[in-house]
Amino acid sequence: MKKQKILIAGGGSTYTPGIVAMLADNIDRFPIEEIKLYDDLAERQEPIGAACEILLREKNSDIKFSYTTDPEEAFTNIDFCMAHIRVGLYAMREKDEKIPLKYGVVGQETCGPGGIAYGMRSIPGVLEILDYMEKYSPNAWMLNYSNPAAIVAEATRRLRPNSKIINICDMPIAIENIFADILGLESRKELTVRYYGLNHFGWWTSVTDKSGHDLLPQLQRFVAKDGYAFETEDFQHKHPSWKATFKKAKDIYALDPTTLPNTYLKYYLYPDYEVANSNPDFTRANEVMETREKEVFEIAHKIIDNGTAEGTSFHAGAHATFIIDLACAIAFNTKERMLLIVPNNGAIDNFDSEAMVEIPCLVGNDGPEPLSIGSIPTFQKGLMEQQVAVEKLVVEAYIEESYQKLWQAITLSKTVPSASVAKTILDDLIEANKTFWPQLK
Ligand SMILES: NC(=O)c1ccc[n+]([C@@H]2O[C@H](COP(=O)([O-])OP(=O)(O)OC[C@H]3O[C@@H](n4cnc5c(N)ncnc54)[C@H](O)[C@@H]3O)[C@@H](O)[C@H]2O)c1
Ligand SMILES: O=P(O)(O)OC[C@H]1O[C@H](O[C@H]2[C@H](O)[C@@H](O)[C@@H](O)O[C@@H]2CO)[C@H](O)[C@@H](O)[C@@H]1O
Ligand SMILES: [Mn+2]
Repeated sequence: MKKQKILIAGGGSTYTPGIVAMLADNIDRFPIEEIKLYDDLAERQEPIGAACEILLREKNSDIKFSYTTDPEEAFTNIDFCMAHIRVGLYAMREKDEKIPLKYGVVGQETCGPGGIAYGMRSIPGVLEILDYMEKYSPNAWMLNYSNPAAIVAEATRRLRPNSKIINICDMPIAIENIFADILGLESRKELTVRYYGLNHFGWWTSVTDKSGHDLLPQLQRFVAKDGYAFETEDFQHKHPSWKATFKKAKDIYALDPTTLPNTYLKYYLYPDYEVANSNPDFTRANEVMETREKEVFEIAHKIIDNGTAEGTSFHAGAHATFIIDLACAIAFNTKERMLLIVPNNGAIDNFDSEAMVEIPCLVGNDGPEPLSIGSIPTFQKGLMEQQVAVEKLVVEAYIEESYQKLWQAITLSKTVPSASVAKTILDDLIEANKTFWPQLK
């Protein structure tokens, strides 16, 4: 098996050490020659890079490792770029969440006006790293987690239609891990699922075991009572906000008891509840800064101070496994069935061919081969048409530098009650994002 050369873009991300650790632990199935980190902010990346260097030396000294802020050094001679950048860092996420909440509207990282604001920042950031990759390693693949994945995916479909980029999300994976827990199975990999939707906006229509036994009814009985609130206490989902999210799946499910929902639908279906249960002075960005960000950087500094990673451990869960599975499928043509964000292109036959949808695909050397979904019901189709229009309008607004289209996008979001509220929020977001967004005309 050919040894792979990996670049992690957004080297200073809280998720980087988990992916590095997981890569080192998976060399039997995914052999590695080199791991590099790239970030545009040296001081953010420095402690993560220095800690990963020590960790990797102790785990597997054969893997070459470096970190840099120089694009040419980073992007030259790589097979995969695993990307997870956050343009504007948590400081801007906090504004994305708090500005809409000031006006009684959902304040969320990827949904509603906050997600739209983040999309306008992410588009140029992701295009920049994609262009670096194509310039310095034209045969490489970008596996992109950078959010908001729906808007980023639409932007790359429009602006870089021939690029080797696959946009991905780990939310369905995290929920399928809960399915496995509910069913008493060892792993979500014992399940075969059918799922369709947009990113952070989808439904499972089938969950079976490998012999084809229908497991959906058992899961539905659980979800009707408890949502996805299984007693998981993992790194991420121990926080109160995630626990509340998993419980709320019960109410999302009630709207369509024939399927199982993605948790993110709560922001569109119960926005009033979400706002009433949010603290406008302390949002998820604050919770993350006080927990995951603090913990990851404390571990990094401890490793550096001790000169060893012994006695420490970075969290490396489903997020890291999923991106490595995807790289494996492409590098070694495994044809693994995975949920990916891809052009619809007829897969959902009664839905816009040019929409980016999240559906099962078989993945091999040439990338994803989407599976056919057939027709979807009126409820889901109506919701998805509205949401995909929002995502397309954001990308058009970015391309045309259009105030009008961004106002339309925010107005059309199901999380926003009126055009006047949309305009007030937009004007605040423009002020907050003036160093990131194009100047809107
Ligand atoms: N798709 C998914 O399901 C999924 C899951 C988890 C995380 N994410 C996304 O992964 C990203 C990272 O999340 P995090 O919480 O670790 O954020 P973080 O702020 O800890 O890390 C992001 C890093 O990106 C760097 N960065 C920003 N702009 C850059 C650019 N133009 N070029 C290079 N580097 C740049 C920052 O300096 C920072 O070090 C976010 O976009 C988050 O939403 C997505
Ligand atoms: O609020 P955050 O920053 O903790 O998480 C927001 C992300 O939530 C989903 O992702 C993952 C998470 O990143 C991962 O660590 C895993 O363990 O669980 C989560 C799923 O619950 C979502 O898919 C991402 O798009 C968000 O950025
Ligand atoms: Mn996601």
